Amino acid sequence: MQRFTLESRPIPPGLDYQVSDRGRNPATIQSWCYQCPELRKIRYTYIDAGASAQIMNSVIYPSHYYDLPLLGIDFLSFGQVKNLIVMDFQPLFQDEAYLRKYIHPLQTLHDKYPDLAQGLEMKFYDANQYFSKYLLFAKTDPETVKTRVFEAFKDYLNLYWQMLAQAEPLIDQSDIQRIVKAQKDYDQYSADRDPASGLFSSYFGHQWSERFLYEFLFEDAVPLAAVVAK
Ligand SMILES: C=CC1=C(C)/C(=C/c2[nH]c(/C=C3N=C(/C=C4\NC(=O)C(C)=C4C=C)C(C)=C\3CCC(=O)O)c(CCC(=O)O)c2C)NC1=O
Repeated sequence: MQRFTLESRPIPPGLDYQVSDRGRNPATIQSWCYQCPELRKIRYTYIDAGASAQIMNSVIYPSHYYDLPLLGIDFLSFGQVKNLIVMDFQPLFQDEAYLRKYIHPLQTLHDKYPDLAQGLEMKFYDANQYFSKYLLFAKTDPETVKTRVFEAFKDYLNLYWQMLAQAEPLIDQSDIQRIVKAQKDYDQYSADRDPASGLFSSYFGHQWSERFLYEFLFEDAVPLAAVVAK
């Protein structure tokens, strides 16, 4: 808010806040969404299921006239014992020139946090698509979250702001359309594979979960059922 002129970006009715009493602990899910000229969608979601789950998930989508990676954050804590942290500059493309420009600068930060770059295997996603080789991906403990993860979070965020400040806006319509498509493909890929879909369903029901995924989190994706119907 200090850095950008943020405007609220509407969240569809009923998706900004929901309460569940299905689980062991009552759970709430709350989301916030903003936009500004440089960043077309800044969303974050907090799931508070008391001692059973504490989750913070966020994606920043730059405007379509920047080819910058998306900033992706997923911090999950289940009953204090399972703490999973993921943070990355999520590349829209995987060609050499793109990686050199937008991913290579992450290396120094990645190397600063070897304890958070554990090279864990991905089960839901393909590590070579929309992830960089300098992502932070770790299973850790609450103390490390308060100290190292918080430091790393600030470092990654600052580098992202620097990159954005240096970015040159695209001018050609065809270049811009390529970014529109790449961000849309990211939404489709992510919505189809999101490992949280089961968790949302179990707390808030299948119908709400589908709406949350396809109308808010990844709103440029089309539900599989709709694709099949076409
Ligand atoms: C509110 C939305 C939302 C939530 C709550 C969410 C949760 C979520 N993310 C997960 C894993 C994960 N999450 C990510 C990464 C990301 N995930 C992201 O949404 C983003 C932006 C990144 C990018 C940094 C990765 C890499 C894993 C491990 C998945 C795997 O093993 O393939 C898991 C599985 C945890 C487990 O192993 O038990 C859940 C439940 N995902 C969501 O989209």
